[in-house]
Amino acid sequence: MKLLVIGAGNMGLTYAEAMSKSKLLKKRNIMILDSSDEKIESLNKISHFDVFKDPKDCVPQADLIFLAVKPFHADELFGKMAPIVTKGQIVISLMAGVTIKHIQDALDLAKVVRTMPNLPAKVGKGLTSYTASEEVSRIELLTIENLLNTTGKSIQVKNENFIDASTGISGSGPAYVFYFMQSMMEAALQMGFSENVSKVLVSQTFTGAVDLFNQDDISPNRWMELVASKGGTTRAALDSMDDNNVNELIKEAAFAAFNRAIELGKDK
Ligand SMILES: NC(=O)C1=CN([C@@H]2O[C@H](COP(=O)(O)OP(=O)(O)OC[C@H]3O[C@@H](n4cnc5c(N)ncnc54)[C@H](OP(=O)(O)O)[C@@H]3O)[C@@H](O)[C@H]2O)C=CC1
Ligand SMILES: O=C(O)[C@@H]1CCC=N1
Repeated sequence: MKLLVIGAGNMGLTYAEAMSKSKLLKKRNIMILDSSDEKIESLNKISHFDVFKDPKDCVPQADLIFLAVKPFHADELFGKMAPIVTKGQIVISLMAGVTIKHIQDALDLAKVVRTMPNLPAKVGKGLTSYTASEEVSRIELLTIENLLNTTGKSIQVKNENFIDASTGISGSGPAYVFYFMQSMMEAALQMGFSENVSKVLVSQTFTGAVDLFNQDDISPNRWMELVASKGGTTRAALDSMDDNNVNELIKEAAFAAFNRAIELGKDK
């Protein structure tokens, strides 16, 4: 099985690196295509992948084609791919918004898997949601799921609406967590801690809270109660968040990402 990743950016390289460790693939069976000379030059120096600039040199050889370019580059890319793809090839899109139907129409191909990955894939803790066109067989989907799992966990969702929804939760979600971390870092610095100590305070707090959340079947609300003593410090903080409607604002933000994913798909 030969695999091609198009777009050697954040996501493309992360997935290529992770999938290269899969038992399903032999060495040198991952090709990478990118349009930037700079990236190709540096990848040729440091990576063990076969790197290409011209789609004609790699697209026809691939069984699975991962699309990891930005959504606004999709149509330009499809224009180059359409004349050289063949019916049996499976396209796996990592792009936000771009719909299965749009990819099928643009490439005149039936087998398309649409995914929504997230950045923690870089450290093997990613979450990829995916759904596929009915032409992708169960066996093919199992192979793809195995490859996606090299970056962390994957979940199959019912339809593309849930891909857009998971974009609002897990796809964009790491940025919400970083937002929260940034605010806590700023507060720690204002309280007089050094940058290094602030980072340890914030990092260990997040790691510990996530580990607790994963350990037991206890809701975040219940965990909040376990931290907050009556009339104590945590209650003061949580009341301040409630007074400022932070809960609603976070949900609103998640829906903004969900809606933006739908919007991106409207012309795609
Ligand atoms: N970053 C994230 O956390 C997440 C990203 N995604 C999705 O992943 C996709 C990739 O995002 P990300 O990795 O951040 O983007 P990057 O910009 O880091 O990477 C995209 C790469 O594709 C290259 N490229 C552009 N056009 C072409 C082309 N026609 N042929 C070959 N290569 C091309 C770009 O080159 P150049 O720089 O020269 O344009 C760049 O190297 C997006 O569609 C995004 O929606 C999904 C979930 C999370
Ligand atoms: O911001 C974006 O559009 C992409 C999709 C999810 C995360 N990053």
